Amino acid sequence: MNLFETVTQMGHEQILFCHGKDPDIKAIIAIHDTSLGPAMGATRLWPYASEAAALKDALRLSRGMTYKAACANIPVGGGKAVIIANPENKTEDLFRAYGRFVESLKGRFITGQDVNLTPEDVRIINQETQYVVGVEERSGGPAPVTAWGVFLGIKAAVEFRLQTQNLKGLRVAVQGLGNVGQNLCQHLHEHGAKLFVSDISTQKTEQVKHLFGATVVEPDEIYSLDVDVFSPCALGGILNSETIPDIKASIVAGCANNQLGVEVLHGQMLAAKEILYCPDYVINAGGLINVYNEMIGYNEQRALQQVTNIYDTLTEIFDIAQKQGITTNDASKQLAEDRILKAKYLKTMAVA
Ligand SMILES: NC(=O)C1=CN([C@@H]2O[C@H](COP(=O)(O)OP(=O)(O)OC[C@H]3O[C@@H](n4cnc5c(N)ncnc54)[C@H](O)[C@@H]3O)[C@@H](O)[C@H]2O)C=CC1
Ligand SMILES: O=C(O)C(=O)Cc1c[nH]c2ccccc12
Repeated sequence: MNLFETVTQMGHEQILFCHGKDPDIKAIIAIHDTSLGPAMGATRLWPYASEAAALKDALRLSRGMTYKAACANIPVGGGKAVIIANPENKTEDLFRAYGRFVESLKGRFITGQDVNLTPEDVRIINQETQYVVGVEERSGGPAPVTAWGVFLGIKAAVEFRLQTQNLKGLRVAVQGLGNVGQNLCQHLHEHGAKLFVSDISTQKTEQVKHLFGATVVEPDEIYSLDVDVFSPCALGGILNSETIPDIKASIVAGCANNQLGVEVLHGQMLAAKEILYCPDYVINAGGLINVYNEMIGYNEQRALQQVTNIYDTLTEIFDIAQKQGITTNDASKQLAEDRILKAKYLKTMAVA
């Protein structure tokens, strides 16, 4: 990868490579854009197969955060960090060292809990840096709010694509029953949807089968089910040339970040099959909305209103895509970039 060319093309401001011997730490903090405010993005820990894969993840996820904030009308920028490690090798020293790197950015980057980090891990990071949010979980943590936003997004997509407001009998396949996936299943179940679920943890699938009467399928069976909605709530990159030909759902709407394997190619493949794709960073903004509100002083009503806006924003994106004959992914990118340009312009006007 030609690093400077890539980051220039993607628009990143700064990449911090965090490394050290004692403790052994390899982490990448990617700051995409701070023109609207500090870069926000939770930290994930993953045993990446290569350093290039880790960098790619950090670059794409951080740009996604910028777009996420813009589409949600939250005045912050986008960033994301990845720690390259095996979850079995997590130590207090590792998180403390990582926390010191975050502190060194003096608030340009504000982080919290993502994949493979526990609230306890984040509390350790917080001992070395104040630039952490979502630790005290005054609002019950971001996952329930994210799930509510995804539920509203599914409603918007169902209304647009299937022309009904009634979710009764809607068949939904949920991939991944983690913090978000389980909360989403609860809302869908309460609204009469029929659930098909997969997770690599049988304990989780058994729980959801018992609680919400879900039909459990093997992880590789989840793509090809005869359902209305496919909801990816586990991993990124799952919409690709292998899976898309199998998808029978007419709507893809889930919380996972970076769902499209190759953004343009796989966005177009979905559109060609007339599958309505809800851009991941639009539909999963509930978590960011929640932590942002915690940061500025939690106001439940305001947070809920901002999450409710996900419904309207998605409907606007579906309309733009249909009218202009472009993919929903391109429509959301356009919306995000327009808003960022406008906000930057207003900022320069205010300074002048
Ligand atoms: N928690 C939040 O507020 C937000 C989460 N996200 C994204 O949503 C996704 C899920 O988040 P959480 O629920 O918090 O994570 P989590 O770690 O609680 O849940 C992920 C679940 O996926 C399962 N899984 C892993 N591989 C799988 C496979 N091959 N097939 C089926 N299931 C598999 C895991 O066993 C786990 O139960 C992540 O990609 C995260 O980045 C995005 C925005 C906000
Ligand atoms: O939507 C994402 O991918 C996020 O990283 C949201 C999020 C969850 N917890 C946080 C803590 C600090 C900054 C962002 C988040």
